[in-house]
Amino acid sequence: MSAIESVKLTSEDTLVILDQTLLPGEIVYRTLTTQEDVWQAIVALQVRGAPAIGIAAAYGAYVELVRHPYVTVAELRQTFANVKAYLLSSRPTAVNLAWALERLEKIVQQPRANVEDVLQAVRTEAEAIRTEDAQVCEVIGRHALTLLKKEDGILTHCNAGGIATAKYGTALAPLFLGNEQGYSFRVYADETRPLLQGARLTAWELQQASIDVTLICDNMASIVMQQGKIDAVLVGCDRVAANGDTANKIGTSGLAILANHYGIPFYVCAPTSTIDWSCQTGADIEIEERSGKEITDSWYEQPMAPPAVKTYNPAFDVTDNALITAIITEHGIVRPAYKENLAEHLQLT
Ligand SMILES: CSC[C@@H](O)[C@@H](O)C(=O)COP(=O)(O)O
Repeated sequence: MSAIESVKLTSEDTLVILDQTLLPGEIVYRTLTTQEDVWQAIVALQVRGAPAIGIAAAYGAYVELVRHPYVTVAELRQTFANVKAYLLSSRPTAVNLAWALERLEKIVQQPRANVEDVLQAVRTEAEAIRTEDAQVCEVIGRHALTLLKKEDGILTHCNAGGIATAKYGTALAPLFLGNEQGYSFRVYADETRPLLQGARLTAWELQQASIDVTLICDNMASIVMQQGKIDAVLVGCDRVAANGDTANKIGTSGLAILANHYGIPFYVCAPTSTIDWSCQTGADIEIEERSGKEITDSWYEQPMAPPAVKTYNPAFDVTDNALITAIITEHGIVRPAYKENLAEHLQLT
């Protein structure tokens, strides 16, 4: 798989991100030094994918915290509260954002002798979030690989690859790991309108890893399934409710309905950091709505739609748990009934 890192913290306490909006044409890294820089990069999808957003937010909070002078730990805690609220407002659906900032908040609240000790502990925690994510993704990949056969045709949507995480990705992790073990998957990548994460990022990442990838438009998913080209659908997720309902990139629920129709297994790869126990069902998950310009103005020089046409641009949809064959976490493979089995899987009951 590509050795490219999507998010890293430098020794000068700045955040460096790979600008994913310029891929696959250009590999450009951007240095972010303030919370405003980080907020803007997340909103613009320069850094994207639920786990990578969480890592960027954790590093971003640290980068902002170290910029300020503090006399007391209480002052630092107040600054952290402001930074947390601000970064949380960048994107609403990926729960990893809140999850990462809440991990830092616990560290900030712990009793420590002085400001320097708190800052050092925050840095260590932010680094741990990134290191753990790489480990978690690799384990998800190993579990998911047990569900696949050597020459399977796989359909995937959006980008749940290495650059959407610290390393390996979630839905693409079994493909990278299988490839290293001599599997010869045939992967179909949905282009993923309107922002083309499938075409620009997934097709690129798989090509870099020499995995057989075929790019299709989103509306071609039915025909490739009907023609018997697909043995499994693998997707990532931005938030999983306690009952297994799953929010992922817009178009995912349609794929799940198609997969169900054609009797094809539909797998969700979900680090436990994307499970949100406070959402009982998918109806509790906030769905980000983005500018209609992404639909009307993104890709061609000439207008893609008539002027002032009304648009509706939800960035995610929720797949009903009844359509999900299994959810794969770093702890293993969970099958329905998700309400009971997810909690038991994570030993919460
Ligand atoms: C491992 S990434 C999982 C999800 O975050 C991914 O599938 C997805 O939908 C990303 O959406 P994006 O809007 O590009 O951040």
